[in-house]
Amino acid sequence: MALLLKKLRPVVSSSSVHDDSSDYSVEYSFAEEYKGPPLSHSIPQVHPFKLDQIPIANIASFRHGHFSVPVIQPFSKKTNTTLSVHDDKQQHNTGFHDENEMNPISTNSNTTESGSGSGSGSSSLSVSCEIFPCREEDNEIENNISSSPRHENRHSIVTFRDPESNCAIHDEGIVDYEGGSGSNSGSSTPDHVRVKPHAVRNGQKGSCYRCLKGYRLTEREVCIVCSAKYCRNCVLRAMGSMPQGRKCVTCIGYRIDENKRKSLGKFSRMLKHLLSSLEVKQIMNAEMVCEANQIPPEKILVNADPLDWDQLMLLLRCANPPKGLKPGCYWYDRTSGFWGKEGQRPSQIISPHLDIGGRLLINASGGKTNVIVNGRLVSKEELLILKWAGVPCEGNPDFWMTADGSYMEVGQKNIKGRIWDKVGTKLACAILSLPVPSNSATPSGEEENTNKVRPDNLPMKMLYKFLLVGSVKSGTSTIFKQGKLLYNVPFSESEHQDIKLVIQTNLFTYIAILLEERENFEEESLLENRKRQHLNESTSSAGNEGEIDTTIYSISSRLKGLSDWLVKCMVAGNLAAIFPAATREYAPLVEELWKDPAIQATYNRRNELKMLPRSASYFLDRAVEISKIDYQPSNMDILYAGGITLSNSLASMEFSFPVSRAEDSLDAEFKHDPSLRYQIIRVHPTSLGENCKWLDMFEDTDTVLFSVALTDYDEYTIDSNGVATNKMLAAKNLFEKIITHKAFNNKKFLLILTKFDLLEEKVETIPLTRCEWFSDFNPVISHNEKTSSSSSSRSSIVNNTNSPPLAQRAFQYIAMKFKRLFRSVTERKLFVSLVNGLEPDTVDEAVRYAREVSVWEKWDPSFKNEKSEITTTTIDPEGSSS
Ligand SMILES: Nc1nc2c(ncn2[C@@H]2O[C@H](COP(=O)(O)OP(=O)(O)OP(=O)(O)O)[C@@H](O)[C@H]2O)c(=O)[nH]1
Ligand SMILES: [Mg+2]
Repeated sequence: MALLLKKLRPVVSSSSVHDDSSDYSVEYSFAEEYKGPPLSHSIPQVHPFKLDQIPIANIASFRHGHFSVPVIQPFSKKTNTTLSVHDDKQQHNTGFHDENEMNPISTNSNTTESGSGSGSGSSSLSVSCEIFPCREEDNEIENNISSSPRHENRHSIVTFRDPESNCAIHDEGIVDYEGGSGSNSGSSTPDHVRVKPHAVRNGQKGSCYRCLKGYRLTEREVCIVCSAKYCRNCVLRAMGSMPQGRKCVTCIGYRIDENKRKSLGKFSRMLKHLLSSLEVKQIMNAEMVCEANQIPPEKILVNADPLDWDQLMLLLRCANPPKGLKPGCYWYDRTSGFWGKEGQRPSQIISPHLDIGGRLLINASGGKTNVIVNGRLVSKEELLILKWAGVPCEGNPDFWMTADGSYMEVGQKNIKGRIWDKVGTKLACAILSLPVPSNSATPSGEEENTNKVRPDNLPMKMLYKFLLVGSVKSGTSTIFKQGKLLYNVPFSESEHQDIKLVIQTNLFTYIAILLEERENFEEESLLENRKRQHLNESTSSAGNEGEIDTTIYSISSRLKGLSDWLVKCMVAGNLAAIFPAATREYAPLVEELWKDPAIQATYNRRNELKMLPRSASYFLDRAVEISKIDYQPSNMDILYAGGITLSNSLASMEFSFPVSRAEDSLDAEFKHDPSLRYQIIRVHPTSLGENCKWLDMFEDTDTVLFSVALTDYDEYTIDSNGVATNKMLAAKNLFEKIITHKAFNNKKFLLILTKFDLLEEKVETIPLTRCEWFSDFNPVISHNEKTSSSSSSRSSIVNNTNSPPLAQRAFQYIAMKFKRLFRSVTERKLFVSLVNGLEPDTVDEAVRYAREVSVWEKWDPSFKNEKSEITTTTIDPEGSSS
């Protein structure tokens, strides 16, 4: 296993520093000797800890295409076709014997739907079948099944045998779904919807419930009622034409196992192979909308009143029904349409004015604020939004708010405003996980298509939230934009316009920086000239006046006028106000200036120009093109442009990871769930307020992505008091504030170290010790390190020794410094990842790593204490060799 881990670990994040329980080592996952593109692009993204749980033999078997299956006759043809399956010796007839098999309702269902019994609530145990098709899990409830079919934990009165299958079916008639009272659920439930216990299999663990063949890794389809699992050969015979979705013929008309509700409508690979896409679609639609598969209405309490069947239908069939509705207690504000779980803040805005449930209670959502909206005390997150939207919340205000967000004080007639009118309210809601009105909601609250069940009434996807924050110019907006391009999240029209404006304005910022520096260089050169002349005069009488007054940094008087004006604007800080209105007019001048030998001479000293980004020449080369009205920034332009918006405040994007081809060969259980959604909220440090007081707004973040530019160690920033602070120390201060903030004391942290490509150049000439925090960096090569070759980054530096290049050692050292800082305030681990340049795929590893980090505990709670087994390069805390 150790070997396996060694091989797999880099797959997860080929450029990530893994945590270690020791303060004295920094582990990283560059593959040894690796010099190619990021590993994660050539090797499947496999979760190491999930693989860790699979017996090695199993890994080998699915690697060798264990699941390959023979072609099976399409469903619609209904022909009697005998197909042989490679590993079976007995009969393998996958066709249908007669027409009755295709018409389950007319035959089998009637013969098995009688009898009565009492349930004892095994539904909570039926956890093994969430993924279709599935494998047995180790803790499956059937793990003590003997060879004869039997029914666990239930006392059945009548036992039927499904004529087509070998599993015993125990009909229990109409019982309380969760095994509670055992009584009829009342007049509200359609009386033909009944409950059925889990089927019990006769065969060995993992075998098909019908033919008893197969084992743990056999691909199977699961009945959503009784959890019987059928192999590829038996599934169509056992389930027939599936008029209510994936149910055994004998389970038609029965309620589904509530644990499988989130799988409704999600078809499996097996069905996809066996049936045409139209058939699969029809079956999945039937599965979602048929009456028998709906939630038992009495299991849904709205404002403390259980629903009846008609109310449930009203709720599900309204224009904006609650998403992913499950049995439970909810509150509902009829006036505004706000909807949430009892005691919790609102989760959705559904259609208003539905005649369902009881009276809304004042403490329905557990709000502990002083503000009442429609008779309910709002939560503190809602209060933040109200304040954001400009609603006066002082004292103990009592508001009425309608579905379109219009509000007025109780007892008054005048509408004071509409909360959704304020720009940014919806984004702020997204950040605080509060709902926003659905686009399909009609402002008047009128219902549309009331007779139509919405096909998207599917469970809400799970959302993981990343908060992306970092010190100034640490690369957060670049990461954000890289993420957008990488995961195909389109830029909105206004983002496009903002970025275009940023690019056009930046042109002038860059030229202004160059002009200012040109002036400095010119003065410097003139001074030298004068010194030289003075020297010459004292040694000889010969002199040349002309040479004294001009240098390579001098420009013509015509350009000088523009130059002075631009520099003045920049110093006054109002460049953004003047441009881009003047962009087109001045673009040719900018171009002329850029081509001027004096500016080029200045640019040649770009290493001394701290304020000038590397991307400046990329844009200045195309000044005229960029300044045109119809200029459309390309993806690279978008990436190279610093910033996202001019206001530089908040930005948010939501995405799913694309299903990677490399994962195709893996069984569903081991793939990342493509239905999981992720949100990156990027916030600029200056928007966090004094002492990061606005961090509270982000308390439902799952993982904090903290970005630090590796090149910051010798750079300075001027704070609000005019004091120059080393940028690395500023990053350290911000990091400390965030990790010690009360809203984040149980969060996962991923440190993203950016600009590694620039560090490679810089660290060769400017020592890391420039930053006082790094004064103990002493890159002496240890004996151990000499023997471990670890040059694996995409570094262009050729390393003559076997030790890692200096930049890599600096990166590890910086990572370690942050890890130690983190460790000094918390027991938790700080994960570290590296970003190496502007290409979108350079951030892919970091974001995928963030995904791994965010779900790790889900897979393996013991991970916290696990020690990484990857080859490491160790640097001791003093920076000397170990
Ligand atoms: N070469 C290189 N440049 C980078 C990298 N990451 C960011 N940059 C550049 O660094 C500059 C600052 O990056 P941004 O993404 O704007 O940083 P930020 O944290 O959003 O900055 P502010 O919002 O202005 O504080 C931009 O010019 C980027 O193009 C990187 O990994 N390599
Ligand atoms: Mg930043």
